Amino acid sequence: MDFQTWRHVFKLDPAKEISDGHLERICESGTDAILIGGSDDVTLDNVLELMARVRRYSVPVALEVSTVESVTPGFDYYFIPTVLNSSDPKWIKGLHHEAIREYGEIMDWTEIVPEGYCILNPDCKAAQLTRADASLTEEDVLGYARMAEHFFKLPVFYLEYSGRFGDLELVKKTASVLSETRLFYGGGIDSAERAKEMAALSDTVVVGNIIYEDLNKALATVKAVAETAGQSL
Ligand SMILES: CC(C)=CCC/C(C)=C/CC/C(C)=C/CC/C(C)=C/CC/C(C)=C/CC/C(C)=C/CC/C(C)=C/COP(=O)(O)OP(=O)(O)O
Ligand SMILES: O=P(O)(O)OC[C@@H](O)CO
Ligand SMILES: [Mg+2]
Repeated sequence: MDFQTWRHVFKLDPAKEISDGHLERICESGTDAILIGGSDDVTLDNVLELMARVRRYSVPVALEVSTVESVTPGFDYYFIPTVLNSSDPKWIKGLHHEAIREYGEIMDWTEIVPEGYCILNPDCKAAQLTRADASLTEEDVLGYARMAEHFFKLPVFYLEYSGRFGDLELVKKTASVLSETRLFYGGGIDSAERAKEMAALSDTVVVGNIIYEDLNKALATVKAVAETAGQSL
């Protein structure tokens, strides 16, 4: 159940419809975990509804928090993004401070997984929402990765290309500067082949949008990742 062993994760968006049949196939696919999260229209109601539906299965389920209002008990983990390349401190530590002021006393810190996001697709919703500076050089990205591991001691560094397939060479170089911090890769994985390519370079691959576009292609990524050795395993 430990998130440090996860190699493949499906990200389900609470703002999107998914049938019971499709959800069953996703949850029973052999993926290591379900991450519930999205960048807009995430509400307490749609998070609760999706969590209850996913809880019918034994797969671990985590909430990736994007609004304080949608935080609810019942998840195995709470993944908390901090967008390292945001130009607005609200998305780096502002909302986090507000939430911890409010919930700090009752929080079970063993369930909290801070994620250092580096958003590299300037057109994705998360980049626009957080005013991320996505025009980064390789040195910039490696600097954020090292900062995540050695300065902030974050357990996860997340290279986020949401909606677009990323730069393999950059992912490889990023992996090479991380040892304790896990490298999550997400964005544009829409085939077994792409899943294999990124799984070979990162610790954990996150598959999102293709679930809603072509379920069979999404499911094929699970086996592809299971067959691929990771960079640090
Ligand atoms: C009561 C109880 C159970 C308490 C538990 C304690 C707890 C967990 C408290 C919360 C503590 C805390 C520190 C909360 C943080 C609050 C917060 C709102 C932080 C900001 C997070 C953030 C930076 C959000 C920005 C958006 C973002 C990066 C989202 C990540 C997910 C993502 C990129 C999804 C992709 O979105 P999608 O909609 O799919 O986009 P596409 O259209 O591109 O596909
Ligand atoms: O939706 P896709 O492009 O698969 O990206 C997955 C995830 O990184 C989104 O936060
Ligand atoms: Mg999405």
